[in-house]
Amino acid sequence: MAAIYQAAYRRAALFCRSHSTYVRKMRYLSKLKEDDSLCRQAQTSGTFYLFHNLSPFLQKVGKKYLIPQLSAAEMKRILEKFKETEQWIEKSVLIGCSDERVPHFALDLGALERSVIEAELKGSFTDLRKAFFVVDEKDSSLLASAQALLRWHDSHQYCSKTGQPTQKNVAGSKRVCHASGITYYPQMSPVVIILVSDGSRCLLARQPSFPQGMYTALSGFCDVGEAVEEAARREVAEEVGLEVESLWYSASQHWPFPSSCLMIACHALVRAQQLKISMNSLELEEARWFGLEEIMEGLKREPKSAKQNNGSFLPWFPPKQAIAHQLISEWVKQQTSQPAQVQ
Ligand SMILES: NC(=O)c1ccc[n+]([C@@H]2O[C@H](COP(=O)([O-])OP(=O)(O)OC[C@H]3O[C@@H](n4cnc5c(N)ncnc54)[C@H](O)[C@@H]3O)[C@@H](O)[C@H]2O)c1
Ligand SMILES: [Mg+2]
Repeated sequence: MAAIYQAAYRRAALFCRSHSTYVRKMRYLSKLKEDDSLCRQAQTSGTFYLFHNLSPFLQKVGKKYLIPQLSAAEMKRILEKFKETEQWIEKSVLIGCSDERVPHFALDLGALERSVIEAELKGSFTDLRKAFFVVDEKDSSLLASAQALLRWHDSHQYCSKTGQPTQKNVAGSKRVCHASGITYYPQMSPVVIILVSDGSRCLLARQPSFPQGMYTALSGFCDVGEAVEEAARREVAEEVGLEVESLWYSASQHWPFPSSCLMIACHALVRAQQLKISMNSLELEEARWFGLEEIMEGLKREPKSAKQNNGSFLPWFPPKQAIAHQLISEWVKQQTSQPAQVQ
């Protein structure tokens, strides 16, 4: 028997030595998603991020907004205050773990009195549209994915085939309808976002719902069955009537507004012969070309300082948390690093 344990110990030690922290974390998380009893046990030593009707809990410390993590013991104390049982913990969803493999969960306490929790924990549940932009950048993506997962569970409580209740696994990585045997997995909608350039200018647009003065790159949901390249070409054609000549991928981002999108960001070059924009006014309010100087000015401008004395607005662009910002910054870099053309 001892020999079996020694062999297992040696295997575990070898595993630990031969894998990076990242690999060990990912393997651990994947195990928690598959093994309900392991995950239930992890809930007793994990930390919890709180939400209330999908608004994350924030604490303001000086000028900074922090997202506190509650220990399992603190969670227990809060729930006891409401005379709620620890069964509540089972409603939580796994959202990651630390390098030391302390698991992190998110839990929505929407059914409990908001003001009581806020007073008890000295903070406030803040709409994600504000929270996302005031917390540290690494925390904003954590909040976005936690909210997306909680939102998905909230809206998938019944099987769309049988109408019967679905049950979540402990980690919250899926829901099952036991009547039909169907397993549902959390979903994101793929969206292409394209920064169109003619080589020396780039094209930005406004939708009527945007804050005044804000322009961003073109975007659109992928149709079913469409490749990213096809979706990008179609959206540019639909929204501004231009044909994409070449397209290259930049990066991607999970975007929580209005609900879980996977933003796939690309740069596109359009044919120099046909630069006349024919805007689709059902979707856009304005679409126009911007030169390098105007883009550089706009990147420096704060939304608050965009309003002019005559009531009009100078252009400003999405903040760095949005992948549109990255596309625009990359375009500037590309323009400024190009060697000057010999006349
Ligand atoms: N992070 C960023 O930098 C950034 C920048 C621009 C847009 N976005 C996001 O991209 C998304 C799509 O942009 P858009 O408005 O230009 O899309 P769009 O041009 O496809 O137009 C939206 C319309 O598409 C239809 N639609 C088709 N599939 C849909 C689906 N799965 N979900 C919702 N509507 C669907 C609806 O009729 C909707 O009104 C928005 O959620 C927006 O917040 C993010
Ligand atoms: Mg669009």
